[in-house]
Amino acid sequence: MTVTGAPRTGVTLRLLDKADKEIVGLDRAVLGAFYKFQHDFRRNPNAGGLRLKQLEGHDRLWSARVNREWRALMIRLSGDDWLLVSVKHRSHVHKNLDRLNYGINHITGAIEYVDLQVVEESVLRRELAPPGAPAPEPAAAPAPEPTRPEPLEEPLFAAYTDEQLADLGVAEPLIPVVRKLTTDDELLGLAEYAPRHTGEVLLRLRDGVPYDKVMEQVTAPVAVTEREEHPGTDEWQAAVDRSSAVVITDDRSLQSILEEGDFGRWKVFLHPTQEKLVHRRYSGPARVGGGPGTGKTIVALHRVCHLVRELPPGHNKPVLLTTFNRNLAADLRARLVSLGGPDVLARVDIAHVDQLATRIVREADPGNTNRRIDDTAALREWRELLVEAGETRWSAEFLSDEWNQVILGQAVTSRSDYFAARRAGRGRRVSRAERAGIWQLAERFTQRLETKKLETHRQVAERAARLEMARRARIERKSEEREERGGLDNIHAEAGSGARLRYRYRHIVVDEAQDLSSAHWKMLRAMVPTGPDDIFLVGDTHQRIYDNQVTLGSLGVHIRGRSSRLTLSYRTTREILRDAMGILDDADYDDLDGGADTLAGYRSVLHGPAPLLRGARDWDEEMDHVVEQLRSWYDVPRESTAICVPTNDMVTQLADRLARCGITPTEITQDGPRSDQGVHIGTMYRFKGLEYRCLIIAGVSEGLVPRASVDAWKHADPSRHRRELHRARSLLFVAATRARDAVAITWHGEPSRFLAPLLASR
Ligand SMILES: Nc1ncnc2c1ncn2[C@@H]1O[C@H](COP(=O)(O)OP(=O)(O)OP(=O)(O)O)[C@@H](O)[C@H]1O
Repeated sequence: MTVTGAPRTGVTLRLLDKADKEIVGLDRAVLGAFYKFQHDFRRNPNAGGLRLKQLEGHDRLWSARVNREWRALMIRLSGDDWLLVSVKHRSHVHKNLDRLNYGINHITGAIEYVDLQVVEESVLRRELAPPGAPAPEPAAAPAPEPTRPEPLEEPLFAAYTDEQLADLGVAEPLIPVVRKLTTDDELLGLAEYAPRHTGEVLLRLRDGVPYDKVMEQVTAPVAVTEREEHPGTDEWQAAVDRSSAVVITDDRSLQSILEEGDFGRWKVFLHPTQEKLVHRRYSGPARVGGGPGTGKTIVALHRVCHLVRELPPGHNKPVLLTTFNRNLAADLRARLVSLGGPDVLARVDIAHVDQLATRIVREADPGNTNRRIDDTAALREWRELLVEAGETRWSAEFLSDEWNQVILGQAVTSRSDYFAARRAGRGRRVSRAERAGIWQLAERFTQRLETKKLETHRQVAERAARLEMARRARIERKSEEREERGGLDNIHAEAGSGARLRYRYRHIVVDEAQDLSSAHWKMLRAMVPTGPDDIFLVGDTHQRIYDNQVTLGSLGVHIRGRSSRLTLSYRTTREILRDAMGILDDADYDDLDGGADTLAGYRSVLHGPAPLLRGARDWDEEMDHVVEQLRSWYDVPRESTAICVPTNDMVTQLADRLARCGITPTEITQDGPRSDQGVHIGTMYRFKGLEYRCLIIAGVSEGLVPRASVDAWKHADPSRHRRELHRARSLLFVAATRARDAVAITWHGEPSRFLAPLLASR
C-alpha cells in the first residue's frame, strides 16, 4: 500500500487498485461528483447527504451516494478506515448482491474485490446472469472486444485443479469463470478485470510456464509468510497493507489517477514486490535488478521519496539521485517533481555521474578550463598520435582500451605500477618490453591532451574518485581524533579552509547502475558513510551498452545478500518482450558483483501486435518503408513515436526524408529530444531509459548491427570480439524494449545476425 499523505479528520479513504480504472471511465460530470464525494466523505462519512448504508447480507460492504445516479461501494476495514472498491450505477447496487465478492486472498494476504456479474457478462459475453438481472454496467471499465468462442473448444486451464489454481493465489470466486475460458481474448479480458495477481498467474500458465515455475516466480515473491502475519491486529487492517491500494488525500494521488489515467498509475499503485523494496531498511548497499520496463526507475524514485520522508527536518540536500548521463538525469528530475513535489525535490541533489565528477575536480582546481571529450574523440586523438609517432605495433583501439581499462581503470600512476597491473579480460598478453612501450605512448597521450587542454570523462572520473577517497580518509581520521579527544567539535574543521569536513550525502540512489565505471563507484562510495541505507542502486546488466564491467564488492560496495529482482514488465507487451528476449540469445550476463544474472520470470500482462519485420533492397527503399510505417500509425501522436538507427549519418538522412514527406522529425541529442513535437529520431545509444508508444528500429542490417568492423577482432582479439558482440546485442535489446504498444524492425540487404531467431519464429 502506498500512503501519500494523512487525512485531516481521522477518516481514511483508500482506493483499491483497478477501482481507479472504473472511475476513470466515468463521464466528466460523474467524475466531478466523485471528486466532491470523496472530499465530503473524508470530512464526515455520516453526513446525511451521503446516505451511507450497509449492503444487505454483507458484513463489511457499504454504499454511499456520489450523486443522484451513482453510488460508491466501500469495504469498512475498521471504524473510520474505508476502502473504496467500485463506483456503480444505483440500479446495480441493490440487485444480485450475492454476485459481489470480496475477501482476503489466503495466499497473497491481499484484499480482493470481484463483481462476478461484470466479469461473466463482459469477459465471457455469455448470458449467465439470472433472468431479470440488470443490463450490463453502463460505465464498467472498457472491455476489449472479445470474439465469441468456438463452441467445442477445450477450456484453457483444464489441466489444473481448482485447488492448484487457488494455491497459486488465483482469486477463488473467479475459479469457476477461469474454468470456462476457452480463448485468449477471454483470458485477456479476464486479466483486465481480475485482481492483478490472478491475471499474472493465468497468463504465465497460458504461456506454457510449468506450474512449479509459476509458483516460484509469480506467487512465492508475494505470498504471505507466517512471519508477516500480525497477531493482534485486525486481519483486514493487516491485509490492506499487503494490497495495492492508496490513501486518497486531496493531493496529487487522486489527481494523478483521475487526470493522468494509466500514465499516473506508477505514482500510486506499486506492485507488492516494488513496494517492499521501496520501504525496506537495508543494512548496507542494496541492488534491484530486473528486465526493461519492470519499474526499476519507478522504485528508485519512490525510494528517494521514502528516504526524504525519513530525514530529520532541514534545508540541505542529503540525498543524491544519480544516473549515467545528462539526459537521464533531466528525466529523473521531472519524474521526481511529479511524484514528490517541490518538498521532496528540495532535499535531493540530482546530478549525473560525470557532472558530479566535474564538480569535485573543479572544487579542487577552480582554475581548470579544460574541454571535456568523450571516448570517440579520445580515440581520434590516439589515432593522430600513432600516425605522428609512426607507431604501428598497436592499434588506436587497443591502446585506448588499455589506457581506459588498465591504466585509468586501476588508477595506475607510475611505470612500475603498470608493470604489476592486472590485465584480466584484456585478451592479448603483453610482454614486459611491450608494457614499457605502451607506457611511453600513454605518457605521450596524456601530455598531448594536457597541451591541447583536453580531458576525457574517464580521466575526470578517476581524478574525482581519488580526490573523494582522500577526502573520506581525512573525515575518518578527524573523526577518530575527535573520539580520542572526547568529542571536541572544532577538530572537524578542515585545516586551512575553515570549512567543516563531512560526508557529502547520507543516502545515494543510483539508476542505470550497469553502465557506471569503477571510478564512478569509487567516487560514490567515498561520498556517503558506510551504514544502513547508504547506497540503493537499480540496473540491468542485459542493458549494459558501455564497456564498464565492474565487481562492486571489490570497490567497497557490498551488495551481497541485499540483491533483488523485479520481473513484471509494465512497459512492453508480451509479444515485444518475446522478440526482445530472442535478440539476447543465450549469452551470459553478470550481476555487477562477479556472479551471473538472468531474466528468469521476466513477463508482461500487456498484449499487442507482434513486432513487424521487414527487409528492403537498399537504404533508399528502407526509408520508404519507414515512412509507410509511420503513416500507418496516423492515430498515434507523433511525439509518442520514434525511430532509432545505427549511425548518425542515417539519422540525418532519415530526418531529411521525413521532412520531405511532410512528417516533422525531431532529433534526440545528448541533451534529449530537440523539441516536444514530431517523430523522435536518434542513434540507438540515445534510447537508453526512454519510452515510446510506437517505435521503428531501422537499419538492422548485417554490417551495421553489429558494425562490420567488430568482426575484425574475431581472430586478433577473441575476447574483445565477444565483448563487442555482447554490447551490440544489448544495444538492440535496449532499443527493442523502448516501445509500449508496437515495434517495427527494418533492414536493407542482409538482415542482422541478431534477427535470425526472430525470423525463424515467423
Ligand atoms: N507499479 C506500477 N504501476 C503502473 N505503471 C508502472 C509501475 N511500475 C512501473 N510502471 C511503468 O512502467 C514503465 C517502465 O518503468 P521504469 O522506467 O521504471 O522501468 P525500468 O525497469 O527502469 O526500465 P528500463 O530498464 O527499460 O529503463 C513506466 O512507464 C512506468 O510508469
